[in-house]
Amino acid sequence: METHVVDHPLVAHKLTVLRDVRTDSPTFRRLADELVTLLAYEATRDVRITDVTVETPLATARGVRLARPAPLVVPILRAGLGMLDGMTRLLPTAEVGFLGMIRDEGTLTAQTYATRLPEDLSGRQCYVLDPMLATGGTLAAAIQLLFDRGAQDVTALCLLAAPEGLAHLDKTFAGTGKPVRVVTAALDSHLNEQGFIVPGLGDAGDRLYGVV
Ligand SMILES: O=P(O)(O)OC[C@H]1O[C@H](OP(=O)(O)OP(=O)(O)O)[C@H](O)[C@@H]1O
Ligand SMILES: O=c1cc[nH]c(=O)[nH]1
Ligand SMILES: [Mg+2]
Repeated sequence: METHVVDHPLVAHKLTVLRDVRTDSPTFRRLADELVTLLAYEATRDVRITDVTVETPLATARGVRLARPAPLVVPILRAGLGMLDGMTRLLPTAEVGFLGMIRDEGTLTAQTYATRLPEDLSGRQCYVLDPMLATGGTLAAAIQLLFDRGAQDVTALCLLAAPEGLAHLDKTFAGTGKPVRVVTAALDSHLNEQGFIVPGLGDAGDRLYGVV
């Protein structure tokens, strides 16, 4: 498994405001949207392309277009929805599938309550959106679902990652021959006893959409 921590002053600045407990929900949403566009730039470095030619007003130029089938973007509800617009702004031809998953706050295990994905993902590049990679249980289950349907490779975009979550993904997918990449704005220190990322930013879903 490959991890890429995006090292850029704009990312660091936006993330700092996002972490701040005083940041209100409208600002949090705007910053999450802006951050994912910056992460997406890095995450799509290996997106498949095909060579094309195009007529400029002067001559024929060689260029590229995104290859078919289009990539599939999968936000994990709820909090991943806050990253969808920023991602599709950069990848407008991508298709979008949805996974509803919730972590049981007692056992810290992930449960899937909604699945809306193409049945056949053979050869598809998939981009999973979830702001928080904590124990990694949610992301591991989501990635497994995509591989079970034939996905070629999976790149996860996370605003924050914990070492425990990265280790869990590494253990789960090592030796499967299926490429998994994580692109994140920061690698934080550790998880607390409740499984929250420290220093983190709290509950991303609640900060985006309110406590339910
Ligand atoms: O790595 P893990 O330990 O599995 O935890 C991370 C998951 O927890 C959060 O979702 P949550 O269950 O709070 O659902 P929500 O998005 O509806 O708030 C977060 O958005 C991830 O999906
Ligand atoms: O720190 C964390 C851990 C899981 N889910 C969150 O929203 N935040
Ligand atoms: Mg939540």
